[in-house]
Amino acid sequence: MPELSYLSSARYGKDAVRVLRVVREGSTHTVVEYNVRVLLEGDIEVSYTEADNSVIVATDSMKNITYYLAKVSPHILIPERFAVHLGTHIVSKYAHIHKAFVDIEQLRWSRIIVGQDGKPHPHSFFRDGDEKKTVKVQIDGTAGKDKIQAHVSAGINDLLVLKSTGSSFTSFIRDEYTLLKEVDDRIFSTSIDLNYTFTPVNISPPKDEKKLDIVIPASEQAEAGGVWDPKVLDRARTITLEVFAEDESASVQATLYKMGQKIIAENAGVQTVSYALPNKHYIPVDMSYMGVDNLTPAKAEVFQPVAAPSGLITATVSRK
Ligand SMILES: O=c1[nH]c(=O)c2[nH]c(=O)[nH]c2[nH]1
Repeated sequence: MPELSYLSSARYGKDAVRVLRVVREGSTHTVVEYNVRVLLEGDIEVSYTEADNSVIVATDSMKNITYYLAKVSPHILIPERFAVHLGTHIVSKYAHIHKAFVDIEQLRWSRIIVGQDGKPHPHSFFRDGDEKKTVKVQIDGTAGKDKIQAHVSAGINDLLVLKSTGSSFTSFIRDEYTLLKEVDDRIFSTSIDLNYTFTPVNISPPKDEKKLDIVIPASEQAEAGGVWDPKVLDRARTITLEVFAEDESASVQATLYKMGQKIIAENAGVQTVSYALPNKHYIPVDMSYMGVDNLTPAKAEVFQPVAAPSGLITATVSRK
């Protein structure tokens, strides 16, 4: 019987590897908590097509490598670098593995502020909201293990914001399907997902297997707004929040575009900026049957949050 099918793609690995790392500097501790996903591609077809497990790096081993590097990597506190280190370590160690896809979600642990003078506590933290920092790294060793490239992107998920005015929505298409009234004043709330990408960078794996590190050229490390600048996320977050707060929003679309433009303008290495912004609707409650005006925009004070359906506005803004 002729073969009717073939394996057209294959990628496997470990998902949801949860790790908390404590870094001690005397009595001052720093903690990071990550959810890590590691997926691999390479010459692994026979594990699917021939039941040949000899090419499989067990996903359990991937978990163990993640924990081992969480212990020894000098990059553990910066998730972009840790992801690059983890992916590069695996791709350079296993000859038949050509690509690693490392995704990290960083949960928020902020220092508890104590005392009358408001001092950050040296070893106590609180979960500072649902927002996560996200990092996606693709380590590509297909051109050779001494020519490894890292494709790095990072951003934010689940940053929930709301403004009670400074947002309108008018002049959209009106036809037989249109129920929505034009409004020159409305609540604007969204849960921000942001992802920005950098141009790929070259990574040298360690020459000495035991010296567990990757070599990042010093010139690249120093580039402001570049892939190794740990301040890019802070700037992208601040820009996102400031534009959201200060823009006289004509629509979610128009505000999104301004956010993306500003991140590109202020971060030299950022090539593309993508947002996914659900429009979380808040509907003024109709009290007219009680003779109470809660519908005129200036009089609207009581709103019903509507979980679903929501709008979903997405776009990518790219450097020319
Ligand atoms: O900012 C908005 N963009 C839309 O595309 C849209 N559609 C809608 O019903 N309300 C809104 N608001």
